[in-house]
This record gives sequence, structure tokens and C-alpha cells, in this order.
Amino acid sequence: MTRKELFKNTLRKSVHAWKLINELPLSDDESLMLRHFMDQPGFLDLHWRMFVPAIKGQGTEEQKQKWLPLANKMQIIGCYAQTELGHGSNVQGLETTATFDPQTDQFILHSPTQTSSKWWPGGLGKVSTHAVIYARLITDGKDHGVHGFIVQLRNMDDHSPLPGITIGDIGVKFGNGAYNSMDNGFLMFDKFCIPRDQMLMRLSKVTREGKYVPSDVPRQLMYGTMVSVRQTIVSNASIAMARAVCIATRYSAVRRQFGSQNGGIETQVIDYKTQQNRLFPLLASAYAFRFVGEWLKWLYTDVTQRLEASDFATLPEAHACTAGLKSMTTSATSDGIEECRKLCGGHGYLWCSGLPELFAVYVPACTYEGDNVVLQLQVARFLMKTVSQLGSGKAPAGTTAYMGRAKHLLQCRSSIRKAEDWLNPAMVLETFEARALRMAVSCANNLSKFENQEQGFSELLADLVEAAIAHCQLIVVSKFIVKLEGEIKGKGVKNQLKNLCYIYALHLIHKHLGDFLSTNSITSEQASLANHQLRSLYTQVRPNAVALVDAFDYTDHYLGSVLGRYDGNVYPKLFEEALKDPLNDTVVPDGYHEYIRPLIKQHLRSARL
Ligand SMILES: CCCCCCCCCCCCCC(=O)SCCNC(=O)CCNC(=O)[C@H](O)C(C)(C)COP(=O)(O)OP(=O)(O)OC[C@H]1O[C@@H](n2cnc3c(N)ncnc32)[C@H](O)[C@@H]1OP(=O)(O)O
Ligand SMILES: Cc1cc2nc3c(=O)[nH]c(=O)nc-3n(C[C@H](O)[C@H](O)[C@H](O)COP(=O)(O)OP(=O)(O)OC[C@H]3O[C@@H](n4cnc5c(N)ncnc54)[C@H](O)[C@@H]3O)c2cc1C
Repeated sequence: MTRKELFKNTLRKSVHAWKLINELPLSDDESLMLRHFMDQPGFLDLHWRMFVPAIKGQGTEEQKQKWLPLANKMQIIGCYAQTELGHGSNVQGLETTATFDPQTDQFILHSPTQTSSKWWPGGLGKVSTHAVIYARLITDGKDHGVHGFIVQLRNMDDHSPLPGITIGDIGVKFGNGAYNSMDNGFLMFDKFCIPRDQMLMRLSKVTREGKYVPSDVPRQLMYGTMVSVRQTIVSNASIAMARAVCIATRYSAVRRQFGSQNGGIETQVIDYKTQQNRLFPLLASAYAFRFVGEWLKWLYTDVTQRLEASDFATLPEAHACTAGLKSMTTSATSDGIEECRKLCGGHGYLWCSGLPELFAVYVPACTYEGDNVVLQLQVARFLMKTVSQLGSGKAPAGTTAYMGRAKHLLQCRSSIRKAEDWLNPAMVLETFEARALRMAVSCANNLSKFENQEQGFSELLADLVEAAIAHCQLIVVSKFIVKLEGEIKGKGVKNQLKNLCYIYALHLIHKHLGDFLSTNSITSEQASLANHQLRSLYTQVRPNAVALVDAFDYTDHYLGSVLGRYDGNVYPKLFEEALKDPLNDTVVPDGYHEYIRPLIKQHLRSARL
């Protein structure tokens, strides 16, 4: 499809999905699944996952009563317009202004510079009638920082931009189809006025007289919508990773290369230990991210209930967990999809393998909803704060509770003696805890050598990110272990999950061996025992690998992959797909007479001379 066709087709699908949601009707969770099976980025994502939650989280009761019924019935369509041309990560650096005019009781929205143009918001370019706009609030010449405002963008009769608004699509993005179904947009305001009651006023107010009144809730609640979406992105990472792994596993069982003895059949590539060493950790990650996603959903629900009761105590932990896990799982999934493409050899590069499109549509997850490095630095700040409070009498809680055992974890030596010890959950956990804590404490010690903490933080950024990643990996391993300790239905399922859990943990040890050795969390002998155990786990997973991806229950239609077909009938279908290509519509291609023939003839002439 051309970009225009793709965009229009996504509108058609979105509206059809919305119709089904109402007609069936579907619950909120089911609606999300329907969106998932629609399988294309579109304006509904931003409307439901960002616009509506922003109003719910930052609006007053009155504002919610006014706007949510309209949004819930989709009588208005909204997006989340925060990022600008000049600033995305640095939200405090946004330039759009919202200046209160007491004469008219309005805010005047203005884009003072080119870099202040809103740039990137999905659904903004062509679809949304409204947006939550983030702008610097100015009253009586004083800048109060960034706040959210509900703004109508387009005329409700003919969809034209309202006077004072310049709006459009930012152009083609990575890949051919992929994220191009979405109208990521730009927007500029030229002294555009909105009524005062369209500032989202749960967190702070501007009175009729123009007085700024902050409330006693933390200003970070303004970032609440991002916390909510980051949480869902973790579960989505599992879905995308599982999809790629399903394709690569099935195809690895079909594909044969080398190893033929006396004219017999060749070896299935899945039987090569190198293939297993690349593939099975990704299979394990798909399961691991699913379980950590379930746990994160619980954490998010818990913090939301607490916030409603004005208990803000767990907000920093919720922020650190959602930011860190969003970052870690999306980076691993993007890399994992690309690895799955390579695991499928040359055919993985064909569009009909389903992998190029999956990669192109998935990879911006490393950037949107917070650049992955910037987000790990938030985790690092949280860890440094926690380390600095050790010994102050305030016991670390939640995912940093292990830091409360710092005295032990800083000194302990791993008691792994034989390969099977690496299947002991307590020993594995302690290894990850010791590594994470020692990395965090080492950063804190290095930081303390700087007179200026901010300068020290800048100098140590790379180490801090690694410490944050170590902490996040510990969370994922620990939640997988917790899952195994709970009730798991199905004969033999627990054993399979156990294998995957230890593959996940031990491959991380192998991959980050430098960390584990340099922090003395394990010795090189213990590392080699871990590798030995890992190979043994691969052998155990091998006979069940295809069943473990079938368990994701993805239909062939959803997978959209010739290589990942359930029936394994890959080669005839590759031919079928090839023959569908428009280039094969004619035997002699367009351009033959114009370019190929004259070229050949010229050579023939010179040959005769
Ligand atoms: C198949 C279906 C697919 C669907 C997929 C999903 C669809 C959706 C598609 C998605 C489309 C994409 C849509 C999009 O892309 S929407 C745009 C997304 N944009 C971003 O994510 C921007 C990233 N930047 C930031 O979040 C902030 O600027 C950061 C955090 C970097 C700095 O911040 P700031 O400049 O303020 O400075 P500070 O670091 O001193 O922090 C100050 C304090 O605030 C605390 N703090 C910070 N943040 C939070 C927080 N969130 N909750 C609670 N607390 C928070 C922090 O710990 C610190 O606390 P303390 O140390 O003082 O105690
Ligand atoms: C597909 C897509 C959809 C999007 N949808 C929306 C949307 O609906 N609404 C919306 O408002 N926005 C949206 N965005 C914007 C997105 O949220 C931002 O692009 C994202 O937050 C990253 O910000 P940035 O572009 O400013 O990156 P930058 O911050 O400019 O990053 C550039 C580089 O600088 C590094 N860097 C930046 N700051 C630091 C630091 N402090 N320390 C160390 N390194 C640093 C980063 O790691 C990165 O390598 C979308 C983006 C994409 C790609």
C-alpha cells in the first residue's frame, strides 16, 4: 500500500474495531486484545492509552465529568502532545507557552520558536480533534514550569485546523509499512486561546484572578500517564518477543543444513548448540517478560489505588520499575527480533518471513515513552538515593529490599560447587543480588569522590546505566522464580518453566560475565559450571521447543510469516509468496526495452567489431 492507502486502511480497521467493541460488547481488557490483534499502530493507541488516562490522572472531578464521556464515546478523538522538535527526553525543557490572560480568563498558547513546535505525537497529524498539550504555564510574567491543557485542534464540522493552529504529519518513518500507519504529527500555535478551565487542574490551579495555587500532591503525577503506558509496554515486549521466537523456532526445526551421512537427511539447524545458544535464551525471555509484565501490572494497580487514597509512598519505586523494565525489555526485544531474523538465515530477510516488518514496527519502542538510556538513568538515580539511605534506619522496601542485606551481600562468596547448584533458586538469586548491589555501591563510592554530585553523575553515566540494568535483570529473574513458587497448572509445565527460568538467568550470567567476575559475585570456575548447566538445559528444552512456542497460541494469520507456519510447509509457500510479487506479473520486466536491451545490444555490437 502507499502511505495514504495504509493510513486510510488503518482508519477503517480502527473504526471497525471500535464498532465491534461496542456491539459485542467487549470489556476493557478484551478491547485491548482486539487492538492488539488489529496489529497496526493507529490513533486509537494514543486516544485510549494516553489522552483518556491523562485526563483521568490530571483532571479535576468537574473536568473528568465534562471530557471523559465525550472521549469514552469517541465523540472527540484525542492525542498526547508533549514532545517538541527541540525537546523530547527533557520534559522540563519544553518551550510551548500557556500564558494566562486575566482580562479574557483564557490561556494563550504559543509556539515561540521553531524548536517549540510539537513534533512526534501519534494521532496528531491527521486524526485528532483534541489533544492534551504540555506547555509552560505563565501567570503574571512568572514561569511555573510544564503543565497539561486540553486543547481542541480541529473544527468538529469539517475537521479543518482551528485558526491559530498549524498542523500536519511529520513524514515517512523507518520501514515500509510499520509505524507509517500512524499520523505522527507537528503542531504550532500562534497565540491560540483556550478557556481557563481547560488547564488540567488536579495538580495545581490558576484562579480567576490569575493566582497560581499548587496542590499538595507531588508534581510528578503529571508524568503519571507515562508510568501507565510504560507498564503496558513491558507486557507488549513479551508479545513481540514471543512472536519472533515462534517464527525462528518453528523454522529452525524445519531447516536442515549439513551433517548428512551416507546420503541421509541433514541436521535440523535447531540441533546446533550455537543455534540453541542464540534462540533458547530468547524463548526464555519471552516467558520471563510475560511474568514480569504480570507483576508490573499488579504493582501499577497497587500504586494507582494508593494514589487515589493520597498515599504517595510507593510512587518512586513504581516510576523506577516501570522506567527500568520498559527500557530493559524493549531493548532486549528489539535485539531479539533482529537475532531471530539472523537465526532464519537468508530467508529471514524476506518480507514474508514476517520479521523485517515486526522489527520495523517494534524498534521505536526503545525510544518512545522515554529513550531507554534516559530511563535507566532514572533507575540509577533511584538506586543511588537508596544506597545513600542505607544505615539511616530507613529499610529499603519492594524491589530494593535486598539492599537491606548489604552487609551480607557485599561480603558473601557464592557457594556454587557443582553445575546442578545453578538450579538452586536461592543461590541464583543471591548471585544476582550481590552483583546488582556491588555495582550500585561501587557507583555510589565513585560518586562520593566528586565534590559536585551532579558533575560526578555526568562523569559516571555509563557505569550508572550498567548498574541500573543489573538491578532490572535481578527483578526479572526474581519474578520468574516467584512465579515458579506459585501454583502452576498442567502436567510437566512447571518443569518446562523451570528450565526456561534458569536458561534466562544463566544466559545473563554468561552475557554479563565481566560484571559478575569483576564484582567477585562468582569465580571463573563457577562461571564455567554455569555454562555447563546452560548446555544441559538447552538439551532438555530442545524436544519441547516447538511446543513451547505453540503454547503462545498465535495463528498463522497473526504471525504473518511463511517461515513460522504451524504446518512447517515452508518451501512451497515461499514459492507461492514469490510468485505473488508484482515483478513476477510479467516474464519480461518493465524497463527491459528502455535499459536492458540497448545495453546488451551495444555489447553485442562491440563484440562483433
Ligand atoms: C500491540 C499494542 C501496542 C501498544 C503499545 C503502547 C501504545 C502506546 C504507544 C506509545 C506512543 C509513544 C508516546 C510517547 O512517547 S509520549 C512522550 C514520552 N516522553 C517521555 O517519556 C519523556 C521522558 N522524560 C521524562 O520522563 C522526564 O523528563 C525525566 C524523567 C527524564 C526527567 O524528569 P525531570 O526533568 O522532572 O527531572 P528529574 O530527573 O530530576 O526528576 C525529578 C523527580 O521526579 C521523579 N520522576 C520523574 N519521572 C517520574 C514519573 N514518571 N513518575 C514519578 N516520578 C517521576 C524523579 O524520580 C525525581 O524524583 P526525586 O529524585 O526528586 O525524588
Ligand atoms: C514512533 C514514535 C512515536 C512517538 N509518539 C509520541 C507521542 O504520541 N507523544 C509524544 O509526546 N511524543 C511521542 N514520541 C516522542 C518520544 O517520546 C521521544 O522521541 C522520546 O521521548 C525521546 O526523546 P528525544 O527524541 O528528545 O531523544 P533525545 O533525548 O534527543 O535522544 C537522543 C540521544 O541523546 C541521549 N540522551 C538524551 N538525554 C540524555 C541524558 N540526560 N543523558 C544521557 N544521554 C542522553 C539519548 O540516549 C539518545 O541516544 C514518539 C516517538 C516515536 C519514535
